[in-house]
Amino acid sequence: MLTATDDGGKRMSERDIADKILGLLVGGHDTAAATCTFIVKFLSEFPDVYDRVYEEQMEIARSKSAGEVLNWEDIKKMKYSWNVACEVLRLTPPVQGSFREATTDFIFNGFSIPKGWKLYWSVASTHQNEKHFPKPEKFDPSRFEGSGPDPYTFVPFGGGPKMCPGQEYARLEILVFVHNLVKRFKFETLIPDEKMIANPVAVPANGLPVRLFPHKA
Ligand code: HEM
Repeated sequence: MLTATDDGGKRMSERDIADKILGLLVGGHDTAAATCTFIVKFLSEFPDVYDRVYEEQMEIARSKSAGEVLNWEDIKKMKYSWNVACEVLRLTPPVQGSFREATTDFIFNGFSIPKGWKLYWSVASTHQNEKHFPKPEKFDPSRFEGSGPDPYTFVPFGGGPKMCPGQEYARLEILVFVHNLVKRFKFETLIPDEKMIANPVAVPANGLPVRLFPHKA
């Protein structure tokens, strides 16, 4: 960023660079961290889901020799664990939505939207659409089996040309986290119905303290 220039040879200002680094830190770190936190919460609340994730991860763990790290083939086998992560992202999306500018006049649901208007698209309410997610309040990772939800109904990473460029990296870090956590521990949350706050992504107010139960060797 220090050396990059635009087409006219102009460098970015320090303020611009600071803005982009902050965006990357919040966008790249807090989002995935919040997802991992909520995975812990849901897995402790749904022991049957935890057991299936555990089985999937242990099958992969057992196929590795001592000290061998995960590879891309292992990540591709974590299908159920990713369905669980997607259902967590559906119910507790870290990014609540974003803005778009109408590039042309159009009519949506009977509302006339003039060119140039700023529009807010909401992740959370899109994920609560009963037509696409029956009983939307229910935690049900099986929604993501087979071909999964229809296009643009599940949008934790946004959609279209401005979609999150870190999506695949996020999948990698979330699944590596799940693998290393569940193969060592079962866990339970310590504060029932812990309050959620926006910081700016949604997180448990007390940091989701948990009790860890190491698996017997
Ligand atoms: C669970 C994790 C993540 C979630 C839920 C998430 C979600 C999002 C969403 C909703 C957007 C806006 C997309 C749009 O406007 O259509 C976005 C943009 C972005 N994300 Fe992520 N993100 C995650 C992880 C990451 C990671 C790990 C990185 C980088 C390492 C990253 C970098 C970015 C950047 C740079 C943008 C702006 C893209 C642009 O404006 O062209 N994100 N993300």
